[in-house]
Amino acid sequence: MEEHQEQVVRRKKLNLYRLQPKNFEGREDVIMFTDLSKVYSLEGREEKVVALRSVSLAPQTEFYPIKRGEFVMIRGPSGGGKTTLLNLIGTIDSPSDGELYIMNQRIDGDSKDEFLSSLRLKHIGFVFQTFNLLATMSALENVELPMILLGKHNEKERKKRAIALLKRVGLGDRLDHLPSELSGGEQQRVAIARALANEPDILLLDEPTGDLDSRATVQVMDLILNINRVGPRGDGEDHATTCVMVTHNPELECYADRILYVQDGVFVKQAINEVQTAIKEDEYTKYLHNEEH
Ligand SMILES: Nc1ncnc2c1ncn2[C@@H]1O[C@H](COP(=O)(O)OP(=O)(O)OP(=O)(O)O)[C@@H](O)[C@H]1O
Repeated sequence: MEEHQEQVVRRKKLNLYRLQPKNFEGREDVIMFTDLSKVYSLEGREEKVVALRSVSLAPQTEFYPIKRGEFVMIRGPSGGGKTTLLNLIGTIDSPSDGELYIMNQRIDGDSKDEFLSSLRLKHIGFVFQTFNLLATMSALENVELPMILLGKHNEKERKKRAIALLKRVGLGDRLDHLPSELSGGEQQRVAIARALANEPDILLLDEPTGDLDSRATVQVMDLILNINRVGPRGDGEDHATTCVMVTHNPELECYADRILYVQDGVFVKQAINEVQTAIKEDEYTKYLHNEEH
């Protein structure tokens, strides 16, 4: 079946609801790169792995830069280079070649660690499949941590902001719980609140629903969608958070504005959704039970 047709069938089955179209006109580019490559050397061996081969998201080309407030998904087969690309955008790994602009700041293989860690702390939030919360800290303390690292707020202000964020993700009654005292979906929502602690411009998500059941998947996706559209505090389009998410789950493509397909280290195609749509929780659970995948 043609991909477009597949999407239409999926949309009907899932009873998706459509959101208001976005207008990206006049919005600035927040992520852009040219000829980005990543080659991994293997410990004690001469052979190398080429994970990304000169990929670009550049103005006036088919694969254009990521705009403020855009929700981009990265999809493609295992080993294709998705996580490598996300890690380069997040500056937690450095490119072997090429250059990258995050919020207009230039990054290449020679960028200094100090500059990169400050850029991350101010502009980028990360969410991983495995939550990565600190086990001995409460939900509240986990969310406060990035604020302590940034050093912008005093203790009272940090607490106030962390409580507001945990309320925002629906966990106002779980502040003192340790990660082990929370469900998977709740832990992921704490991880999202933590990623938002310093109000980043960009939220990077690597398989955020990979370890969640269908109910928690829809809840977490709805939360991410809301942050993408109206920002960490939920106060409007002006604070829309740019999201870049890696996923294996084709059903979640409807949440994105654009989907980039990465295979063998290159972009093989992209799809653009005219409007973002969301999945209804009950319909999704029913769909997964009734369909063979
Ligand atoms: N630290 C590393 N050292 C050596 N090779 C690596 C390293 N990390 C990734 N690779 C290789 O780079 C290629 C791309 O890996 P990457 O994790 O980006 O793929 P992916 O598309 O995210 O895959 P998956 O969907 O399975 O998570 C793979 O061939 C992988 O084996």
